[in-house]
Amino acid sequence: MRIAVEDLAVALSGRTVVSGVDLIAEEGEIAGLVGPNGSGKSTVLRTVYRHLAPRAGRVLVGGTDLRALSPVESARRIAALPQERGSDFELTVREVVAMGRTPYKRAFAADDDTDREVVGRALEQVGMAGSHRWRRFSALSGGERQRVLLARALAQAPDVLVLDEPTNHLDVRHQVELLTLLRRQRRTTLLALHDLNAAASVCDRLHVLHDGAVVASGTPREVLTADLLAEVFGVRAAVVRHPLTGDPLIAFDHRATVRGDRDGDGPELTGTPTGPG
Ligand SMILES: Nc1ncnc2c1ncn2[C@@H]1O[C@H](COP(=O)(O)OP(=O)(O)OP(=O)(O)O)[C@@H](O)[C@H]1O
Repeated sequence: MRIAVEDLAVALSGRTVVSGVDLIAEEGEIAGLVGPNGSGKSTVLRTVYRHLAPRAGRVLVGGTDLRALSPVESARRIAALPQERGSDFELTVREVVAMGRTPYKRAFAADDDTDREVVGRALEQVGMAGSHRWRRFSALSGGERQRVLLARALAQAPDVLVLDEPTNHLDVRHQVELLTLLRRQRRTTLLALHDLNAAASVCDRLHVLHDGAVVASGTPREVLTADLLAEVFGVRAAVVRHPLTGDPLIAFDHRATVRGDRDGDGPELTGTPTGPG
């Protein structure tokens, strides 16, 4: 199911933090939101999963305005992995994942065969099946919690997945496994990522946010240029071809940052940039 955000503006504590935001994820696509800290990624995603209401604009899921859907209908269409990952559930791993089935059940109804099968599959997909399922959620590590909450979102069997920094806290192998799992799902997915190289590998489309506005949209190859990285993120980088996958690979210069082109004679380097060797 396609998801589209149209001319979105959101205010927090009376301040407009994003405005004029247009973005899409076509059916089955993975669309990434990237941008510096505070650029508005979480605010956009929270509006898409209905934790915030827009000041202006709208979110369309499969052509329907989110506001026209009941909470149960939108929970069947959209599942989220939010950035705030509570640790206060005094529930087992399995019980947390089973919460994903709520939109399909009547109040207090017991799990049926479908629920058990879907929950079991979701636990397996994130590597938390077997004896892990009986562990207390509150006693898990940050990365384990994250995988359990992703399983809860998968158990919700949504048309659209919305994930805020899903690879946060994960070691590199679990990052790769999670991103591979997302690709295999072929489900419309909107996610915020700080790791631009991961975004370049996994996303079909990228939207770049800067100061609450979308400043670039397109394929990773179109969007992730050295100029954009300097202007938006203030870093010096070369974008090369990944030797194993052919994806764009950003080689950052970790010794220098770039300050904007204020005087019009090119961006200014700070730090101690040096050449190779
Ligand atoms: N409750 C709030 N009241 C006022 N301003 C807020 C509130 N929450 C966030 N903001 C501000 O809104 C802006 C966008 O924040 P948001 O969390 O959406 O950015 P982000 O791109 O997800 O950042 P990060 O990469 O650091 O997670 C920031 O300037 C932030 O300080």
